[in-house]
Amino acid sequence: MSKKLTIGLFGFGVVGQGLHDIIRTKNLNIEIKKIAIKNPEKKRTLDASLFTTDRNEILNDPEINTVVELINDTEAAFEIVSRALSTGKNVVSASKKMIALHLQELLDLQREHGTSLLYEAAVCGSIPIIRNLEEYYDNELLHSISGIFNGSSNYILSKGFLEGLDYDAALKQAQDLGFAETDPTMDVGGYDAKFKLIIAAAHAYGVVIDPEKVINIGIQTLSAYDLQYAREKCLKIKLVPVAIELDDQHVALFVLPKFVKESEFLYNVEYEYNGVTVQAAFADQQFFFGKGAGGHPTGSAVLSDIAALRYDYAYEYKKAKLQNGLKFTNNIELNIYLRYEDEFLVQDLGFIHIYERYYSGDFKYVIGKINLQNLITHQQRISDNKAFVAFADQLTGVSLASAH
Ligand SMILES: NC(=O)C1=CN([C@@H]2O[C@H](COP(=O)(O)OP(=O)(O)OC[C@H]3O[C@@H](n4cnc5c(N)ncnc54)[C@H](OP(=O)(O)O)[C@@H]3O)[C@@H](O)[C@H]2O)C=CC1
Ligand SMILES: N[C@@H](CC=O)C(=O)O
Repeated sequence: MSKKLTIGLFGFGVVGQGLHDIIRTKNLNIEIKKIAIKNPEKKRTLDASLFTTDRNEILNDPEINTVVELINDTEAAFEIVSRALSTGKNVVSASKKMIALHLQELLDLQREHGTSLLYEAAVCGSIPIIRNLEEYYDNELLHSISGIFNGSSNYILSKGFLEGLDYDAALKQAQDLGFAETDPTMDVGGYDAKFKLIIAAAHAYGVVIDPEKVINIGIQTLSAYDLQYAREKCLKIKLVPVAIELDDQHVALFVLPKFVKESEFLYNVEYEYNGVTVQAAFADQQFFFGKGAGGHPTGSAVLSDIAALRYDYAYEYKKAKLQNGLKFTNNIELNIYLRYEDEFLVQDLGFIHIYERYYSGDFKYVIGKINLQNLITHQQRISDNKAFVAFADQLTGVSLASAH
């Protein structure tokens, strides 16, 4: 028998309203008792008595057994979620940045207080990847997980590549449609994709990684030259987070734009859609596809987590419990494309091998093998120079550096 959930909802923006729309159409044993928001002056579509700006009205209410946290303030989200978990309330959250930044603390709180935190909506919106990594791939060796994890940046890339819309206009549309983060640098800079990757890696590999240690290079410096290069080679450019197991001791994570071939699943993932490619030892390659942003798609994932709480579902963090000895490393080699102006940048990046070099007027690029650590060291310079970097290979070409 499923238990009745009495919910305190934090946030009534894109996702909060999306969730409410969905719940309204269902006859579930669920009651939203109170909704906490920030701005009491905003016009709401529901009765004013349902709203509060005082979080304690929810957190101190013994009748509320479930907190659903859908706000756009990372610090406040962590305070709310940790207080709820510590006081016997189960939580559903979509705040990927908050979860990625505080993952170990959130794991400890759940263990200490016997409460459950579910966050399917935080990773790739409507795609049920976390529960699949946790349950379905429980006993599988996963060589890699990669994909398109950010709807806004993919929307901008699709609008540019397929429709010729300029970057700023496409970003404005992604914001108006409710896809983008409050600070859109999170989307276009690859931070949002990185936070999602870190959460996914905890379930796929049992590793909890500090986001500061993982490189993220975004699409802000993409130019017409890079698009021209992609078109000439029949490729598309996508922002792709990668988690890859290199041997039985090492796992690497990175977020880079990637040249994608027509034969890859990600080639046809457009606009706000996301895609996750799982490369498993026995199941081989599998692909998940669905909307990664927007109120209703994300709300549907939140509702699935709420429904799971009616049966007391909690992540077991099965791979973390295995203590498989996997360690995170940036000491890997991979092939990149670098469009640049400054010759010294190429020199200082210390390419191990250059396969291709091109100069024509203002357009200069190299394709070659590099140690990821060198890319990290020079990341700020790459950005200051408005150079563009993309992963220019398949995952099978990524390897541990010879001396690690
Ligand atoms: N938009 C999307 O497609 C997706 C978003 N997410 C994540 O879901 C979360 C919510 O996103 P989204 O709905 O787009 O954001 P919005 O900006 O649309 O809404 C944010 C809501 O949070 C409320 N809020 C902010 N701070 C507080 C606070 N301290 N206490 C109570 N309420 C507060 C705001 O109140 P007020 O209404 O008064 O301003 C608003 O209702 C974010 O973490 C986001 O990263 C995850 C997947 C997809
Ligand atoms: N800003 C995010 C929203 C969903 O996570 C995105 O664009 O994917």
